[in-house]
Amino acid sequence: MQTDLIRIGTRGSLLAQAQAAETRARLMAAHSLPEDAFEIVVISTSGDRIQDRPLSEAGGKGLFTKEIEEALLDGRIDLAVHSSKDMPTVLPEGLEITAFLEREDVRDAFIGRSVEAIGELPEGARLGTSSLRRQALVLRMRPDLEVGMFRGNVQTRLRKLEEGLADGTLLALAGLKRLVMEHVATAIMDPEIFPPALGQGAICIESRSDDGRIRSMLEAIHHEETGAALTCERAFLAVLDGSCRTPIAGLAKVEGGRISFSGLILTPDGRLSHEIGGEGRAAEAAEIGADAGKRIRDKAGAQFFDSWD
Ligand SMILES: NCc1[nH]cc(CCC(=O)O)c1CC(=O)O
Repeated sequence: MQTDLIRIGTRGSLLAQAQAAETRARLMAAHSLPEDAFEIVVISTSGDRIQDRPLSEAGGKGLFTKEIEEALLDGRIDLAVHSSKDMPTVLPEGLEITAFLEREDVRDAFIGRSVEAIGELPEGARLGTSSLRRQALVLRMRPDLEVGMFRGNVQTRLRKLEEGLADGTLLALAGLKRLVMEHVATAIMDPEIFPPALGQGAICIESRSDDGRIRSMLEAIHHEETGAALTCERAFLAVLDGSCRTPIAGLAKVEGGRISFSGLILTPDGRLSHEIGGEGRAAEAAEIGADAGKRIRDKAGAQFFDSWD
């Protein structure tokens, strides 16, 4: 049978390309298709080009997805592979997240230049990260550390660390694993103390809402539990969004049709924080996440979100 070429859009980083290749491999296996039924189309995004300031200052999350979404809407690609963590909560009209692949390890990894763990860093040592969440969580543990901006893809950040621009950095273990580089991690952070970003470790696939052919292909590789967890996490984030300068962490766990969610917001200096929990049936993932978002927003009060603007 003749099939039309399926064009997969991705960013150009090695991690993004590994995620696109993984998606292609799953589609090949699920539908007995050869590799040449697919074309991987690399798209450069503003998030990849802007390297001189934190993304929270440059306009936030949509920076990694905008150009890819334009390509989807123009019909230059048929599906887009993203890190869920980088996906805005509101998608452009006509696009939707059609599938989530099974989630990888959700934890953060610490990579120390001359020590193994954050606790061993000397007083005043430099931790390189441009993630507000990692900054706040690190300062909560070690207020003496100096947190400095560290942009770029995984390879760039590891090179900066080697060059001595920082004494340690934090990266998602999922990304390191997908790059077969988990050996660079010198410690793995405990998610109870150092919760991940919402969406961390989960690949999502976006397509056009009116493209039934792609939707039915993607159904075969969608992972239910990951989908429920991410629906909950994204609903939580959607309530709190607006301020992409608020450090937010959280994780939904799905087991036996039940979800348990825990969320955390902090001030960037890590001194103040609020926690929230939520539980219920996996079928109510969105309600559980949104409800937890509203409760933590009420608990923190409006001034929590503008206290550092
Ligand atoms: N913003 C960059 C980004 N987006 C997703 C990942 C890691 C992979 C994942 O969480 O699925 C990373 C790099 C990092 O945080 O180390």
